[in-house]
Amino acid sequence: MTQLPPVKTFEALFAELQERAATRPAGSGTVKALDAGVHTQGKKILEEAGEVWIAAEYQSDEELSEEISQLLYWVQVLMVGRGLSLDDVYRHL
Ligand SMILES: N=c1c2ncn([C@@H]3O[C@H](COP(=O)(O)OP(=O)(O)OP(=O)(O)O)[C@@H](O)[C@H]3O)c2ncn1[C@@H]1O[C@H](COP(=O)(O)O)[C@@H](O)[C@H]1O
Repeated sequence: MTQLPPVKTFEALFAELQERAATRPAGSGTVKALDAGVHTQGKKILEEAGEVWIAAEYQSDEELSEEISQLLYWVQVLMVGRGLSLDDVYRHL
């Protein structure tokens, strides 16, 4: 029987990115993204948001889901870079 990989939640990814920021392992794309700064992160968020929009208009559910995951990743990178916690955001929901 094929085993599905464990699903990574929003919270688990955030914890992973915080850990990357704290330990700065070599080869981490997140460390590079954090070092690139808020201007680069903000542009990436806009780019990914545009890709989400296009995918929602013209692409499959699978492609849309992938674009959404990338948007969530970059929003998390920006949050970690600014030192925000999940609760800082959740209290506005
Ligand atoms: N979930 C993500 C994730 N989503 C998006 N990205 C990065 O965001 C960028 C997406 O940009 P692009 O849209 O340009 O993607 P692309 O690969 O160029 O392909 P296209 O979309 O252009 O087709 C790529 O550089 C991806 O590496 C991510 N990078 C890392 N993660 C996860 O973050 C965690 C930490 O990763 P590391 O810091 O690399 O160890 C791990 O669990 C990773 O799986």
